[in-house]
Parts: sequence; C-alpha cells; structure tokens
Amino acid sequence: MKTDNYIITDQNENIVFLGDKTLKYIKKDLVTPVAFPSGSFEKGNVLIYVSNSERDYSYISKEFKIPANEMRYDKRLLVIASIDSEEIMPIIKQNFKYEGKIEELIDTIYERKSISIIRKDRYIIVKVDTQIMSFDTDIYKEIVILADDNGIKYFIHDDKEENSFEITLNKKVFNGYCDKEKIQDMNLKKLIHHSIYESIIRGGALTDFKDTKVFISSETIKVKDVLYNVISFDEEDSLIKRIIDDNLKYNKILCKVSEDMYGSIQYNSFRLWGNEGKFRELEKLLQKGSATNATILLTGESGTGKTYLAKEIHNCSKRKDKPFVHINCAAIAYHLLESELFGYEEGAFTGAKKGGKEGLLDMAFGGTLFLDEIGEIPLTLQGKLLEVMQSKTFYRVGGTKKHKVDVRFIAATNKNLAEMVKEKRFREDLYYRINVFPIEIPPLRERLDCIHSIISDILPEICERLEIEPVLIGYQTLEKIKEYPWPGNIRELENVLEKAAILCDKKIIPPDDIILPEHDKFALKPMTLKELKENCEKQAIRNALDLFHGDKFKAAQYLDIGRTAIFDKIKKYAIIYEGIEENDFR
Ligand SMILES: Nc1ncnc2c1ncn2[C@@H]1O[C@H](COP(=O)(O)OP(=O)(O)OP(=O)(O)O)[C@@H](O)[C@H]1O
Repeated sequence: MKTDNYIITDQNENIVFLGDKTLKYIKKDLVTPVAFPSGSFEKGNVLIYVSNSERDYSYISKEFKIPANEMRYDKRLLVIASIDSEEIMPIIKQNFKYEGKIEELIDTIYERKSISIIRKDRYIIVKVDTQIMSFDTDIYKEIVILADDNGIKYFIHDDKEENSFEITLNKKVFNGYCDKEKIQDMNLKKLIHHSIYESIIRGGALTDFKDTKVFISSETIKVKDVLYNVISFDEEDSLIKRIIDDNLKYNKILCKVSEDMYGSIQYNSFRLWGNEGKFRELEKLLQKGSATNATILLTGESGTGKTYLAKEIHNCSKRKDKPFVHINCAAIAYHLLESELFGYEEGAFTGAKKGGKEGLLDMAFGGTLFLDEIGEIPLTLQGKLLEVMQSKTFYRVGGTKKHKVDVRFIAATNKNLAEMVKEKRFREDLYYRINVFPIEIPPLRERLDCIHSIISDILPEICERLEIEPVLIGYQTLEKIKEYPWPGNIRELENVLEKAAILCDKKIIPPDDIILPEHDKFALKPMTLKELKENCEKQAIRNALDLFHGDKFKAAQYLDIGRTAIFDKIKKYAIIYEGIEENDFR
C-alpha cells in the first residue's frame, strides 16, 4: 500500500515523515523538505551504513558527530555493511575502539536487535526487528539508517541528484524527500498551510484547499511506547479507494466483537513475537479481549504459550488486582474436579473437611478463572459448568446456598473442540458458550522469522534463573535453531536454551551447545515398517520425556496416549530416564 499521502509527526508536532503527495500542503518556500531530522547518533541507536562506493569511513563520524573514542559497544552500536562486492559483509569502522573480537561484536549486535541486511538483485533489504526497508542500489550509493528502540529513524545520502526515495515500514511504502541541507526545523505548524493545520488540530475534516476538497484525518498510534500522529490526506475521489486499501473490513470485525458489545476499550500492549499480519491481528484481538469481560478460548499446540497469554490477559484487564486462578482440568482426578471447582459443605462426602472447603470459583472471585485443558472436563461436569457460566451462580457440593460468581473465564485447549463436539465428547452448548472470543496461537515453526526476538527475551531470564552470567546467541547458532521444527514449541525452546546456557563456557553460545532431538535420525537407514514404527515411537517417547523433564504424565498427554500406554511403552523399549520408577502411575 502506498502511503505517499501521509504525514507523521511526533507528539511535539515535529514531522518525522512527509509523504510525496503531501508536499502540496507545505508552504511554498519549503518545497524540498527532508524525510527526517538530522541523524545525530544517540544512546540506544544502531547505525547501519550501507555503501556500494569506495568511501572514506571518517565521513560517518563527521556526519553523525560520533566521537569515536566515546563509543561503547554496549550503548552505541555501529554496523557498517559494505556492498562493494556481491556479498554484503558487515564490517566495523576502523577507528572504532572495541577490545574484543569483531565476531563477538556482530553477535552482540544481533543479540540486541534482529538485524539482517541482504541483497536481492539490485535491491538492498534492511530489516531491523519488524521494520523492513528496501533500497534500490541503482539510485542509492550510500544508505545510512539509524535504528533505535522507538523504531527506525533514517538518513539517506545518495550520490545522484535525485533526492526522492522510497521506504517500506511495516509493509507500508513511504515516499519522501531527503535533502540534508534542509534539515532544520520540521515543525508541522511552521511548515504546513494554515487552513490545513487548523483542520488537523480539530482532529480532521473535509477542507477546501485550492479548488479541491481534501479529507484530512488524524490518528495517534503507539510504536514501542512512543506516540505518533499519523495524518492522512485524501482528495475526495481517492477516499473510497483508501478505505478499501486500509482494510477497514478487518477493523469492523474487531469493533463488532469489542467496542459495540463491551463499550470503550483501553488498549494494553502484548508481546507476541511475529511479523506477519496475522500476529498483528492476534495482538489486537488480545488487546480487545483483555479489556472486556468476555470468555476467551485460547487454542494452540502444547507449549505455544496459552497459559502465559492467559496470565497476560488477566494482568492487562481491569481484574488485574484480583486473583488469577489456574486449574488444569487434565491434572485433577475426575471425581475431585467438581469439589475443586465448586467447593463443598461440611459432611458432603466421606472424608470432607470439617467446615467444608471453598472452591476455585470462590477463590477467583473478582478475578480470572483459567480453565486449562478444558477438553478434559468430564461430560457430567460440563453441564454444571455451563449453568454456572449462564446463571452466574453455583452451589457447593452438598450445599443448598446459592453462591454468586464474579469471574472472567479463560479456557485453553490443544484439542480440536469442534471435533470433540461432533464425536459427542464435548457439549455443543458449552462449546458455543466458551467460544465467544477464540484466539488461536500459532506453533513456533510458523514464527521462525521472529525466533531471534523470542530468544532475546527468554535467554536473559533463563540465565537469571540459573544464576549464571548472561550468555548470548551467535548468528550461526541462530541459523541452526531455525532449521529445527520445534514440535514442543516455546517450552521446548526454553529447555534447549537452558541446557545450552549451562553447557556454554563462553559469552556466546556456540552451535554445538544447542542439542536438538534427532527428529530425522531414522530416515537414512533402510528398515521394515514395523522397525521404523517402533523406532519412531521410542524416539517420540524419549523426546516427550525430555521435553517435560521426565514427567510421564505430561509426556503421555503431549503424545495423546493414556497413562498406562506410556508406562507400557517405556517398559517395552527399556527407556531409561532419570526418575522413572516401576510404580509410576499407580
Ligand atoms: N510470549 C511469551 N513470553 C515469554 N515466555 C513465553 C511466552 N509464551 C510462552 N512462553 C513460555 O513458554 C513456556 C510454555 O508456555 P505455556 O505453558 O504458556 O504453554 P501452553 O500452551 O499453556 O502449554 P500446555 O498446552 O502444554 O499447557 C512457558 O515456560 C512460558 O513461560
């Protein structure tokens, strides 16, 4: 989508982006504006400098006022990518004082930000975290980009006369101008025609401008905690087209399930790791979902983060100061589940405690009740749960007094509930009751492009938990990680990283310390079908035990087999695993 009809400003009304088509709204004497203010190098910036011409690199220090002796790699990072040859090679500025090895520095940079610079035909594509920019090397001989925690700032120097350029951010193509002589005051009020400015500050309107009607709308967006104003300019006839382009259909769906039903929304931000549109959609759904009281159903494979997200939703909701109660319906024996959920009165059954016991519904009062593995709730209890959800009241086991329910329900499952409904293993009415706001979390193998961000987030936590010095992931190690399909999702990744962090005796985890299950080990040797089946079964059990640190119950659940079956198979294949005992599962 072309976004040459946008102006973006920061909260002080300084222009940070000026679209091509908006130039006509700029006062005459300023017709060659710049895309961004000066690129002074600040703390937290990552500088990427791409050049395909022979250059004296001192240019960078001069232009960006980087006092070389003050550069510290932990605060200010410098990547210079040279495209002199076909290969794009990161190189380090010569007078850049860094004591360690260059490879280490590059790894540190990769750790801090996900940066990739690749060349495709005549284009250079620079990706910093989720932001992608592409440059045509026929036009740009040198490209300098500043990326900081608040998104990408950039400054472009090109050898030719033309100052125009195109930049792609979050799938939007921005066209702009860059003239470093004019990098001075880029304030909206000073630059833009008075009538247009007036319209913007009124929040947008249909305005007459030089014989045309222009529709101006202004929206505030938040990018990594920084607020920007995005102002769009549409001349009457292009308006309809833009509405379609902007995919307002999607917004309508969101509105239907949120604002219309639940009133005004307060947004909170979720960290989901994913670059594709569907992740943005997912993030929005979570934001909307957290702001409401609607029942949310989280689906996804084991280890994708359903529990993690359930807690996040609670923590971002109005109920955050009230309890978050987690019940794993698969982990509690069928006959106990009812009394756990509803509590019981004294004398309700043999062995019932004196004075009775409060149930989880009571404990979660005012807060959130997270029904994990909801597919495992016995049919008999499903009816009772439905009643609670509908009437918002319940009786304790053996009790006659009505108790009020004030909880938000979040349910999760890795089963296909719709299939279970068809097979009459799950009540249809309950299914529709909990399926109000379904959110599907994709498996890790579908998010490999952002696995680096995931690692950057969880690796420091692992090191802290293990009380070891922080370690980093090297580029080659990352490549190895990306080749594995991660059947156990984030949980498996955490386990592998934990092992690697323990094994690693350097600052950067080498590829050899990443020990992955050999998922295709048997593909090479010719075997009978029976042998192959048995080998696969054995390996699958080993992997599952590995994944859940030897917890047979979870491994059986993960493999979708019964408890007795896993025990029999462990015996049959003589699988030795620390902690397995004869009387397990009895
Ligand atoms: N977005 C996230 N940020 C940080 N850690 C995460 C995130 N998502 C998942 N994890 C971690 O991954 C591991 C698995 O997540 P979680 O237990 O939430 O998965 P699950 O889908 O509930 O699994 P299961 O279905 O087996 O119960 C946890 O240790 C969790 O902390």
